[in-house]
Amino acid sequence: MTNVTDQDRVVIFDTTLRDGEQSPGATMTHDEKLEIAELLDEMGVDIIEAGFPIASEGDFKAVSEIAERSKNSRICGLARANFADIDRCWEAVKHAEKNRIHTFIGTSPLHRAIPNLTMDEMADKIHETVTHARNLCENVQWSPMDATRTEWDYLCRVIEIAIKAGATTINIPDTVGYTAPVESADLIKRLIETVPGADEVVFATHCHNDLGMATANSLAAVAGGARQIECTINGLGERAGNTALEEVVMALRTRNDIMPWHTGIDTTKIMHISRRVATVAGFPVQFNKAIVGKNAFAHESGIHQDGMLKNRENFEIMRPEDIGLSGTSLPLGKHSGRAALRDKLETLGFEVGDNQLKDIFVRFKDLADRKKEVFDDDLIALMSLDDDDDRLQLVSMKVTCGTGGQAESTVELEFDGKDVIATEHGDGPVDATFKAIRAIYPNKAHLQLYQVHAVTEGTDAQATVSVRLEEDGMIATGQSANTDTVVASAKAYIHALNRLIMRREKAGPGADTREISYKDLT
Ligand SMILES: CC(=O)SCCNC(=O)CCNC(=O)[C@H](O)C(C)(C)COP(=O)(O)OP(=O)(O)OC[C@H]1O[C@@H](n2cnc3c(N)ncnc32)[C@H](O)[C@@H]1OP(=O)(O)O
Ligand SMILES: CC(C)C(=O)C(=O)O
Repeated sequence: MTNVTDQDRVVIFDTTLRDGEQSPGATMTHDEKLEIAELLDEMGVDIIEAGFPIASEGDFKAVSEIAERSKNSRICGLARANFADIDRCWEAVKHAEKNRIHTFIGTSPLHRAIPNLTMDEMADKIHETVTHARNLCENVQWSPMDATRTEWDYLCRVIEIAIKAGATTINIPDTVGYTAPVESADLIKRLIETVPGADEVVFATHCHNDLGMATANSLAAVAGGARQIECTINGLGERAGNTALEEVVMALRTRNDIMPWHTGIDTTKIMHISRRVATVAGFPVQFNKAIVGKNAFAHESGIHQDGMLKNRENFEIMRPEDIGLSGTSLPLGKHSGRAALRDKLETLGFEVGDNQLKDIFVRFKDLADRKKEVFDDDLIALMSLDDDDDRLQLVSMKVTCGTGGQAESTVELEFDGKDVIATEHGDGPVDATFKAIRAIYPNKAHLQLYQVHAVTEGTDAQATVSVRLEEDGMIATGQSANTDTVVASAKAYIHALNRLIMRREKAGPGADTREISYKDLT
């Protein structure tokens, strides 16, 4: 038995390293299993099912080492209903201060046909193997695999045999994710009421998610009297997975008013372990996964963001800090509104008045229409583009480039309110564009630096381009950000030219005396 006696305490049995690892492709290395076991132990998991020791030499070693290192958790191994499996399991888990042998056999009509045993033959096997396990270890869990498709009378009969043979925990697996909440609660309740000796053992629930009901079925089983939930981090596991640890734990915590049971899990460690399991198993967590999905504490739409800024509880039933996140995220995108934009700009250090906000909001929406998400760096880039007073403005541009020939760029600029167009060719689209700008605004400024930097992620990233020009000892730097690198380059170049113009003007009246021959250029 676990040392938990509190009637409202639900024991968390984590099987990420056994059932979770059974997901095709989720195999973990020895060191990764050790790392995850350590994290589970630190998080307060009561029982860690560390593996299936007879399955391979590697699994045996991993379970043995996890057993040796475990500090608080009870370490359990899985074994089929035969002496060899059980002995091997004991050899591995015996190193732990607290250990458990978990032995199982499929009891439904379909599963009884696998080893081709009659009901009586199987009953005898259960008696022998549980007795054997109990002779080795004082803590034995027995599972009638596919319990939810096992005949009621037979299920009661074999559970009674297992209890009499010394099992301390009876686990009721919904092996193929077939049950539903009402049935799950009712099954456990009736078993506890019916099977002789049921009050001497802990009943456990082990659900799979084939119909998306694993969490609901597990919680219903607890309502029916189960006091151990078997689960995995991120719901990793066979087919559609097992019950997700983070979901049952946070559901019990959040709705303790209607589910008055508690666990010993330090929930602030959830996010870290979720990320580690996703990484080592190579199973990314879906964005909208409950509790640990990227979007679980993120709000993009303006009405929600406004509501969140007024009172977090408007749209959040849990605090992100409770699962180890630093806070809610209000990602900015095309659905965001002014409230979130102002809030984000303020956290980035920009104080904006109402009129300025109105203007920035237009540019922000324009950018958001072109990008999935507007990142902090995008906003910083946007804020540094306050270029209304510039004498040179980009009106439009068109670039043709590719293999087999020079790039061609047609640039239309507005200079002191007049539109001018030039087309130039060059060694690549940027060279052609800079030549076209120089054709419109002749200058002998020397290009000292041209630098492109992708400030955000993905193929729709904003490129920030920096251009440094030097003319007659005067240096001016221009910057621009755009999802199109050539447009960003043109704007950065124009930005630098505008600064040169401004400097010259500041240097003295009539300093910029160049003339533009509009006709020649259009
Ligand atoms: C629902 C669950 O998650 S159950 C756990 C499932 N997990 C795994 O299977 C992962 C680890 N498994 C393995 O590494 C291998 O299957 C091993 C080492 C256990 C067995 O390998 P093999 O000896 O080659 O057998 P194989 O996998 O082909 O077939 C399983 C055998 O176990 C028997 N068996 C299955 N479950 C049980 C059980 N609970 N008790 C006794 N025997 C069982 C089957 O009848 C079959 O026996 P047979 O070979 O006499 O027909
Ligand atoms: C071994 C048992 C508990 C199991 O994993 C299942 O039935 O899903």
